[in-house]
Amino acid sequence: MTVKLGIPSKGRLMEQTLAWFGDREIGLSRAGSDREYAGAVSGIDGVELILLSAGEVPRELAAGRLHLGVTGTDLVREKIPLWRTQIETVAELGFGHADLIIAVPKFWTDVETLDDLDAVAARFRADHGHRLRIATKYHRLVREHLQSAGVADYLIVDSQGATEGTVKNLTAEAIADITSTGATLEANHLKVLADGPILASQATLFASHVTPWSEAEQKTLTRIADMLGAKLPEAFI
Ligand SMILES: Nc1ncnc2c1ncn2[C@@H]1O[C@H](COP(=O)(O)OP(=O)(O)OP(=O)(O)O)[C@@H](O)[C@H]1O
Ligand SMILES: O=P(O)(O)OC[C@H]1O[C@H](OP(=O)(O)OP(=O)(O)O)[C@H](O)[C@@H]1O
Repeated sequence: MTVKLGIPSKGRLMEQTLAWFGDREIGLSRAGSDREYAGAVSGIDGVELILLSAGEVPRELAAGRLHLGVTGTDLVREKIPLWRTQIETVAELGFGHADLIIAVPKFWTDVETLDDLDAVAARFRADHGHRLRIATKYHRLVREHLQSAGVADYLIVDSQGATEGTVKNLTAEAIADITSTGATLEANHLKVLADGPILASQATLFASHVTPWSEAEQKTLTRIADMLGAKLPEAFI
């Protein structure tokens, strides 16, 4: 049986993943055209490459349909509740760095921290007849973070893209999203709360231990870890 390795099928994350494995003598490439999501592997036997959405990698690992997968830590933490029971970190890849943050309009001069947001949220409901809305696709991580900070008077509004635009479009008062350069926040006149990020994410190689690996697959994994200079997670030793 082959080891199924899933990597993002487009964008910077895919390009950097291909380059990262290439630098470690594992050649990953698309098998055909840009639109074909099958991959080719050289430099190691027994590995099958699958190109898929970064957002789907966590689910496929948790279902045991992928043995290995590259995606952002943010997506694994958001999509797999008890991720450590199903998935192990093999290597952090050192790119795709981004922080999950909460941001509010710059003109909210009385809001710099979560405590300030909490105070405004309580007043907001009385003043506007509805709860303060936070647009995000990171529902679980944001809820957990706000709960631990004691912020309760808010509503999550789902936003799967262009999240920073929701404030201007009046569908939310605040947002929670990934930022790296800060340019998108700046362009949308938003400022990050000062308490620090909810999560610091980067591209990571994960291994699934949901279904047992065959002996041949284990051997391939050991070889991969050697080539990548990665330490095998406990569950695989
Ligand atoms: N501006 C950014 N800088 C660095 N990393 C980012 C940035 N935006 C998103 N990422 C990271 O890239 C990964 C993929 O993000 P996202 O799900 O938005 O990708 P996508 O290309 O929209 O994927 P999909 O194929 O699911 O639509 C996430 O782990 C995220 O943290
Ligand atoms: O801090 P910055 O460097 O400006 O990057 C942040 C932006 O990058 C991501 O969006 P992406 O370009 O993936 O598009 P999306 O809005 O569809 O998620 C993220 O959702 C932010 O909008």
